[in-house]
Amino acid sequence: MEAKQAAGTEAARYVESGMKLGLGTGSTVYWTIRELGRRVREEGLRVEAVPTSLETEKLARQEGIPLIAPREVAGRLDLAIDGADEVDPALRLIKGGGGALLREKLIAANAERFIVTADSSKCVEKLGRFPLPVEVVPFAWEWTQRRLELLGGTSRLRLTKDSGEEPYRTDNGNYVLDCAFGEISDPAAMNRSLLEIPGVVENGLFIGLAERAVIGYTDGSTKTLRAEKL
Ligand SMILES: O=C(CO)[C@H](O)[C@H](O)COP(=O)(O)O
Repeated sequence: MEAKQAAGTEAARYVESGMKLGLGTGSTVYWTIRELGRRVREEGLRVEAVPTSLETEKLARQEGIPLIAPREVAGRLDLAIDGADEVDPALRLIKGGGGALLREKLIAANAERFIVTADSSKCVEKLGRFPLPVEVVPFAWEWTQRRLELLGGTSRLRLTKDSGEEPYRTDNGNYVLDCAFGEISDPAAMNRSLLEIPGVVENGLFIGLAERAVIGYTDGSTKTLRAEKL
């Protein structure tokens, strides 16, 4: 079994009937959604879910998982499950490789519990090898880029995979700048600095959100990690 499949499937075990869920985006949580679909169809699991992207919405519909709009959720979601591009020992994350960071962060921050699921290649001692995705408004994005780079890195406007020339647009109609800052020594400070820049909508640093990480290995085994205090 592939590591992503092992991790994503294992993470689905935290889902119980009656829960309102946040469903993440990507090729690991894909397996969580597939497993939840199976349980809905075969075991009568009753859940309602808010998807973090149009891609996940489509998959959840195919799997027969009932969807709800955020406004229909009184209070917080019970549980959100999502993938990550990097996970450090304190379970701080870099996310947004798939471009869904804004909805992903909104959903993780509005869930009682947030579980991250990833293959072991995503585990790092320090965040920053993976370029940090920053969602910016298209208007004057070059100005925003300049301000971002003053924080000490370089950045690239993400382009569509198809044409390779058109700027990629998120589900919210924004652009993404992938920022190489190198090792991020203080992720919380970096998060604050990024959010202070006009034009920045959100960034892919998820701090203090994940309560546990379900990590998958190539032999099909999984490990569940709790955040280490750093
Ligand atoms: O943040 C994300 C999408 O915006 C994904 O969760 C992240 O990119 C991990 O993806 P995958 O599970 O395909 O490796």
